[in-house]
Formats: sequence, structure tokens, C-alpha cells
Amino acid sequence: MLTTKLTEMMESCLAGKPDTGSCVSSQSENLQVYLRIRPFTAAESDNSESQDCVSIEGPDTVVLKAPRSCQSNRQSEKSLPQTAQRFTFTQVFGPEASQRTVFEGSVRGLVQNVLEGGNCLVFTYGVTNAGKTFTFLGPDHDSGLLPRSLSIIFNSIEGRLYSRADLKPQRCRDFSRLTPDQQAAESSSKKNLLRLLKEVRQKTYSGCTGYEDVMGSTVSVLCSSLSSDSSVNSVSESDSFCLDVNSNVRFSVWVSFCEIYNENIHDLLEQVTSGHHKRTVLRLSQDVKGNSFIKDLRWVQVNSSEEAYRVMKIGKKNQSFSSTRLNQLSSRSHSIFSIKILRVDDVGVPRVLGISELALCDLAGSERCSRTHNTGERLKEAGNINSSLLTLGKCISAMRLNQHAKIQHHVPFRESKLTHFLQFFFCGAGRVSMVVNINQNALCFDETLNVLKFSALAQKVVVLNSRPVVLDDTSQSSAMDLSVIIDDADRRRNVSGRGRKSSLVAWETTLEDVLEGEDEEDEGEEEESVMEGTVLEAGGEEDEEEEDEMTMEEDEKVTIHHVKSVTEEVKVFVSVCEQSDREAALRLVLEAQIREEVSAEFMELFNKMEKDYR
Ligand SMILES: Nc1ncnc2c1ncn2[C@@H]1O[C@H](COP(=O)(O)OP(=O)(O)OP(=O)(O)O)[C@@H](O)[C@H]1O
Repeated sequence: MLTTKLTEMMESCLAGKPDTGSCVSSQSENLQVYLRIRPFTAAESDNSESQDCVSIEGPDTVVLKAPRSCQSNRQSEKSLPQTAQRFTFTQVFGPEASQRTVFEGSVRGLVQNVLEGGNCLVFTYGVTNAGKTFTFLGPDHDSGLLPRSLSIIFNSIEGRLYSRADLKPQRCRDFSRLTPDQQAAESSSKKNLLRLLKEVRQKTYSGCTGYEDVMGSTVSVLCSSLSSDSSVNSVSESDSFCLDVNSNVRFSVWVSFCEIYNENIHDLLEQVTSGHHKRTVLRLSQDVKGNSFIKDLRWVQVNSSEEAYRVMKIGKKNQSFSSTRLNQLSSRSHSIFSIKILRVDDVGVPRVLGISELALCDLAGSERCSRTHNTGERLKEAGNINSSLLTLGKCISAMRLNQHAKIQHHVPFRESKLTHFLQFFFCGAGRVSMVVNINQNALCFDETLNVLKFSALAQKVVVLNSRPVVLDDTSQSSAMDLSVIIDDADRRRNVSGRGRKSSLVAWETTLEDVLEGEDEEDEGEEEESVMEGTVLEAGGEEDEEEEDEMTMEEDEKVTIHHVKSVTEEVKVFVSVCEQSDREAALRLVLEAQIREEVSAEFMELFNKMEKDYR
């Protein structure tokens, strides 16, 4: 049984093929793509040049018509006779659709999936000023997807909240048990964080000096949003899911909030002391199972939707916004709000049965510099935004190609922080949905056409929909017991002079921030929790015990074969890439070596554990 579990763990680790985006499996489903059309603003309605170029043809279809000015240009070019193009989506929400309708049609199902143990990613996509942040967050009086998700989560777990802070999520699908001292520290740091919102509101009342954009002009809209009672959002509905769980099961909810700004990841909940402007740059890491996570990102336990909403507001205050020609309050970064739910069996010593995650990303909008007239810092931001969105497009396109190609093409997930982060979800972490926002104004025709073309392609991408990790609560061999064995083995190897570095794949060694030598890994602390996490997931496969008929030898053959086939694939892949992308090929070879090293380590553990268990 143990052997099978470890084989599965190892195979799963190795199955994360290097950057080929091979995500198709029998448990796969198409990426869900929703379209939301933003209504004209009052100013746009007053503008005589505003003309509608999008019409809805059904619940899932829109037609984009080229405006007259564009048509004449195109006809003279004789290159694009098509003046109307049809696009199909999972669902289309017209300009009159309410926030509630959009939520119910798109994200509600995902929230249910997360409460049942699955992992989901939702991200917004569109050009600047198309309504992404409105959809994602919404104003206080008309909440968007994020506040609604929080509300329904807490409604659903009412009376089942695990409010003790002794179990904290760690890394990707891992957790740690906090000592009383750590719990006290956790609680006081949360108090300090929540106090920040009050301070900002006070500053806001006394002249709105709490937040200034990079250019120095006060962002008044944000101030006015913060000046309202930010602890309350407009979701007053009692919408909830009926959860089919054992009466002992409790839910512990943790949130984090970060942004990718100019290709750097920053924690939006980091408290930067006044006068000290440099924010910490965080890095993406990956554990032995191939799960990526943002190292040192702060996770805060929240006990109500109001509390979570306040944390979200604090993060929003720290996010990079600026006023541009097209949007008075334009997001200059991609923001990621994550909700982790620990399912805890609260009898005796509480046990974590499973960890699920809902990641909500509000992407910055692509923009044409000819329309925004951005210069200086804004132009640099736009360059980074456009380039990461372009990489997203390249990834989607390559993934789509790989679904039919015999030779897998390189998917450049690691060309940008955004796609690097999304890679985990695209390649098997769970369900993925994209909410595309467009502006129906004909002035945006070209940009809208690009967005729709991209969305049509994205919709054809198949993502692996992995099974939720359900840790069987009748498990006989506790995760902690196994963890101790593995940690011991690991420690012994360390003592014998062999480092543990190879168990943690530091993906960002291939990225530029590491080359700049910014922060060093704390490997000793990290390794232990990687191992805990690994075992925790293995514990969930108890029900497959009866199928375990393989001997250790057979298991080893399988894994060795797997290692070889991965290496073979990399070789083929390298030869394909050599002409076009030598740098990427070298990265892959390095990655394959790391994978082999990891598998050798696991093999050693196999042998050791088998002996221990005899
Ligand atoms: N469905 C809607 N109903 C009413 N107003 C909307 C809607 N969608 C967007 N708006 C308004 O349109 C403007 C632009 O929206 P928003 O800031 O959400 O765009 P964005 O796509 O996030 O832009 P950026 O990428 O520059 O951050 C805002 O004033 C917002 O209030």
C-alpha cells in the first residue's frame, strides 16, 4: 500500500512534464470562458462618436461588427472582407447583466467545487477600461465575484467554522501545526493588519492623503471607496451550499493577496513601514509534487466574510493603481486573491482532511500606447503588462497546438511570472475559468477583436481537472507518522553530508530576479514542510489499498521507466527546440536533471521505508 502511494507520488512528480503543457487526460475539461460586455458609461453615452460594435446572438454567442470607418479602411486594403465575426463562449453576459447574474453564471459552481475539496482558478481578461476590476471586485454597493465568493463560502460553513489558529496552510497543499506562541503571534499580527484599514480610513477622512499614485496625483476614486465602511460589502444574500460532510468536520479559512507588478511578485498584505518604500520581492517555488506556490506569502486566517473583505480592502489599498487616459483607476498589476480552506476533523487532536483553494486573479488590461499616450513609468508598466499577456497568449496557443500535435511544443510558461503562476492550474491543479471583459464601444474595435480571437482559442484549450484531494478520515496510518519517517530519512541524509536542496525545485533559478541575487532560500525550514505535504496527500489514497498488488521491485521498474521516458521526451523536445529556442532547451535539460535527482532521492526513500515497514 505504502509503496503504491509513493509510486503515485513519484509518478505525479515526474508527470509534470517540462513545459510541454501536456494537460489532456480523461479527466480533462475545456477551459470555461465567460464573456461580459460592459455598458457605456455616462460620458461615453454623451459622446457622439460612441457607437456599439457588439451584438448578442444568443446565451453564448456574440457578433462583432466592424465600425463604418474601419470597414472602409479594410475594404480598401482588400485584406479583410469580413465585417462581422461570430464568437461563442460558455456564456455571454450583456451590458445589463447584474453582478449577481454574472457571479451565479460563472463562479458560483467553482465555489461549490472548492468547498467540496477541489481547486479552482478564475481570472479576468480584457483590455484596459473594459470592466475587469468592476467584475472582479465591484464597488462596495454592488459587489463583484470576489466578495460574493467570500460571502457564499461563509454562509455555507456557518456553524462549522474552525476558528482556532493552530493549523495553518503552508506551501501549496501543506499545513503546519502552530505552537501556542506562534498562535499568539499570528493573532497579534492579524490585529495589526486589520488596524491598518482603520488608519487608512482616518487618513482618508482628513484630506485623502493615504494613497498616492506613482506620479504623485491622488487617486480620489480609491480614497472614496476606502472612506466608506469597508468592513461591509453589499452581499446581503443568504445564498449557500448544503455541504455533505461528517458532523465533526470543521472549516478553517485563510486568505492571501499578492500582485505581480513590473514582473515582481509583492505581498499586498505586507506592512511597509512609512519612509521605507522598497517592498519585498517574493518568489515562486515548487514542491516535489510539482505544486507551485509563492514563497513567504502571508496567509491570514479569517472567521467571517466581513473580516476577509477587510483584508481584501487592505490589499487593494496597497495595489498599484494609476490614472491613465483611458481609466481613472487603472490596475497596473495583476492581482491574485487566494482563499484556502482546510477541512478539519475536529475530534481529539484535530486532523486536516484536505486543503482546497480558490484563486481569483484580476489581470491588468492590455493597452495600446497610441490610445493611452502613456509615458515614463506608466509606459514601462504597460510594456510589462502587455508582455505578460502576450506570453499568456503564446501559452494558450501552444497548449492548444499540443492537444493535436505528435511532438509536444514548448509552452513558455516561464517567460513571465503570471504564466508561471498560472501553469500550476493549467496543468492539473483543478478547474479553470476565464471571465473576458469587453467594451462594446466601436472605438475599441481592434482591441476587442483581438481579445475575442484570443478567447475563442482559449476556450478550446483542455485543462486537466484533477480529482479533489480527499484525505480519508478513516485512515489508519496517520499522515504525521509517515511524515516523521520521511523527515528522519531526510535528516540522516543531511547529516551524511548530502544536502536536501534537490527536493525543492527552485523554479526561479531560471528567472531574472534570482540572477539579481535578491533573497536566499531558507532550505532547512522549507524541506520539512515539503515532506509533510507530500505525505499528507498520500494519505488520501487509502481507498486504493486493495488495488495495490505491485511489489516494490515492480514499482521501481515503473518509476525508473518513467524517469527514462521523461528523459527521452526531453531529448526529443530539445532537438526540436534547438533551432528556435536554445535557451529554453537548456532550461529543460536542467529541469530534467533536477527531476531525475528528485526521483533518485525518492528511490532511496522507497528502500529505506520498505525496510522500516518490514
Ligand atoms: N458592468 C458595469 N456596469 C457599470 N459600470 C462598469 C461596468 N463595468 C465597468 N464599469 C465602469 O467602467 C470603468 C472601467 O472599469 P474597470 O476599472 O473595472 O476596468 P478594467 O478593465 O479593470 O481596467 P484596467 O485594466 O485599466 O484596470 C469603471 O469606471 C467602472 O466603474
